[in-house]
Amino acid sequence: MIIEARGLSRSYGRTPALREADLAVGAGEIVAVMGPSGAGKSTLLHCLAGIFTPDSGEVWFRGDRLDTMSDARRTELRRTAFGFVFQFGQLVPELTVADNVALPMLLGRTRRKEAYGRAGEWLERLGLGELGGRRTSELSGGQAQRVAVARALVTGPRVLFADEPTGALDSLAGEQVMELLVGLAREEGTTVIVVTHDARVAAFADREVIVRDGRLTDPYAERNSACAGEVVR
Ligand SMILES: Nc1ncnc2c1ncn2[C@@H]1O[C@H](COP(=O)(O)OP(=O)(O)OP(=O)(O)O)[C@@H](O)[C@H]1O
Repeated sequence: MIIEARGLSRSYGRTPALREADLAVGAGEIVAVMGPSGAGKSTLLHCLAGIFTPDSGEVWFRGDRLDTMSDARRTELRRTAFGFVFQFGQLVPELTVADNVALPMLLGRTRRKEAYGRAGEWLERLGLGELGGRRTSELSGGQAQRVAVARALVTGPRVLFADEPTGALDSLAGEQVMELLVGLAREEGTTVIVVTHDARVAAFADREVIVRDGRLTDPYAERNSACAGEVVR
């Protein structure tokens, strides 16, 4: 397992968001996290990525305990081993497309020439080679999300966390972003954990887990018990 949560609980004041959630994800696996609004999906993702600290429980990444790590080490790990794609891309609007993709490498002290060279290669791979000099505010939603995918993968992360990456797109643009994200992740052997409401997005994953009321359930077990119920009736 590359990443594992054991008995994770987290509340916001008196509102419990996660209750004893367990999840284990293998290296290279693509997992969709589904469930109703407010069920705790984003909270789970943020705990797994070390952005939030759980109130109790453990998060393990490649044999290291993430939730008790020092802030400095956890920040370093997030920068080097994790990639993130959010619903609205969160590109820097004042910068060009190429600047945005080069940015995580420049922050990691890669030399300018190499950073821009690699950014250019990734933009070509994404079919966005022509757009490197554009400002991100001039992109369509689908193009912006593809740039966000490039920016998330350019540093070679081991785990890509995506929170509703197609939530702001129409279904065709959403499908294109997912195809690209999943295709590149498979080529690079990157593990993907994607929160989504959309069954079409989840269809790209190897496996689905469902969060309900802060607890994780396995949809196959749910389906089987529903079938068993039918037989008894
Ligand atoms: N900053 C916050 N302060 C207070 N309560 C919060 C906060 N963030 C989330 N919550 C509550 O925690 C619970 C879980 O929220 P979370 O955002 O993890 O759910 P979600 O499944 O991702 O929802 P959605 O699909 O609507 O994004 C909800 O009851 C929510 O209202």
